[in-house]
Amino acid sequence: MEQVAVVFGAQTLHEEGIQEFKELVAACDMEIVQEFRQVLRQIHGNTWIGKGKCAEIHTFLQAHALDAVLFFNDLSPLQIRNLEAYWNINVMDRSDLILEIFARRAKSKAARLQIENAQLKRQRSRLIGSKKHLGRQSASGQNKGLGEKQLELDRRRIASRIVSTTRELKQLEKTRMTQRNARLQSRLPLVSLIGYTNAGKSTIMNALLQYSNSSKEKYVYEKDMLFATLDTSLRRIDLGHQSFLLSDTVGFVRDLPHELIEAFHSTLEEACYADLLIEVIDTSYADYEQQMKVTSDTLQALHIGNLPILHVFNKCDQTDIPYPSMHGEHLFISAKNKECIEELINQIRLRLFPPTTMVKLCIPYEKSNLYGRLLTQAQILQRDDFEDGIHLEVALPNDLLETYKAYMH
Ligand SMILES: Nc1nc2c(ncn2[C@@H]2O[C@H](COP(=O)(O)OP(=O)(O)OP(=O)(O)O)[C@@H](O)[C@H]2O)c(=O)[nH]1
Ligand SMILES: [Mg+2]
Repeated sequence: MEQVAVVFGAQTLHEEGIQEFKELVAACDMEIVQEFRQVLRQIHGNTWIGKGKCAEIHTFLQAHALDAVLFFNDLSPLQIRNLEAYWNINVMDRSDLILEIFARRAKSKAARLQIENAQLKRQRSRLIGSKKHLGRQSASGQNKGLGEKQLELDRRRIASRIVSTTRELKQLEKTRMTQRNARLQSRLPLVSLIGYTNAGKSTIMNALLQYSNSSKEKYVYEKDMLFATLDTSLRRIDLGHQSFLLSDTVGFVRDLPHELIEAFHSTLEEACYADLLIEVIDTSYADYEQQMKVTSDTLQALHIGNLPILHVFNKCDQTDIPYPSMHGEHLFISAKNKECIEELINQIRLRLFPPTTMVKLCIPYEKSNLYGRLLTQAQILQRDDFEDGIHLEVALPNDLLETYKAYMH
């Protein structure tokens, strides 16, 4: 496990933000050996923190062999270069840390390429203006700079790898489009789980899978850790004669690196095609309203603004709020409670499936085009062919009852 020091330097330091940063460090499998804090009256252009604090950290680093120094905030390429030159150690900022979590843990080919592409673009921006050497080594141990020649080689390597990862991602995008079209043709409605990281999205997906008696292999990974989910999973949920698709994806966090939003755009964009978004909120978290703001800002950045959305306030078992309960478009639940999952299913049903009535129809053979139309409009539960026509048992949307009245028997 890598040993690191963390630096919290800002004009105001909130304990909750600090705690979240420590959880990000833990999610990256790093151990915090020492913390430095400085409330800044002003940001120092060259080093972010003040001279005295830089010297204090320098002294500490000389006495302890650490792998990196992590900054709570984002830094400019110049600040990173200056600090690394002074301390002679890797310096990572908040965006580096988030990218590193993703780089270490993403599994699908698309996610790995998206991350690599984002990291390369970041490395490229660090090289711009760098005169001497790359000077920075990623925590995974690559890219040790060796001088001017090395810098030029690094520039070329990064540029060509950006081109090839972008090309591969375009190819994957095409495959995804084909899959998306096939899904659209299947006419199954799509529900997307979204929300802040660790809110309980994957737990809810598993509870819905359990409710629909899916096999355990279909379950997704859930864990009390930031960014437990880094890939998108799509599952079919069967509810008697009605079914829908459910997607679980990467959670959001405040100040998500813009390279990452850009890189994950196509993955997260899947949510644009949803018939319903379920925003999961960790109600037990004191500042959950701030997390909801981050979610809505991220949706805006992804241009997903106007889809129907059901707000699911999860983890009510950790609060005084009664559950399950519904207030407007806000559903209060605990993903660990069966009654809550039934209520969630009810709410999804109401939004996805128009009310239907069970009817028996007899469609004469000369009207077989009507049968074709019914296939797309209603759920056919039984078909028997008799002499006078096709006998059907159908869950017919109520607004079509009048149209098929003449064929009921
Ligand atoms: N007490 C309580 N814990 C819950 C509830 N729902 C989820 N959890 C826990 O919260 C933690 C995070 O759950 P996940 O389902 O992995 O959260 P997620 O939103 O998928 O998180 P990411 O994939 O990291 O974005 C796990 O330890 C769950 O067991 C709940 O209703 N009550
Ligand atoms: Mg998850």
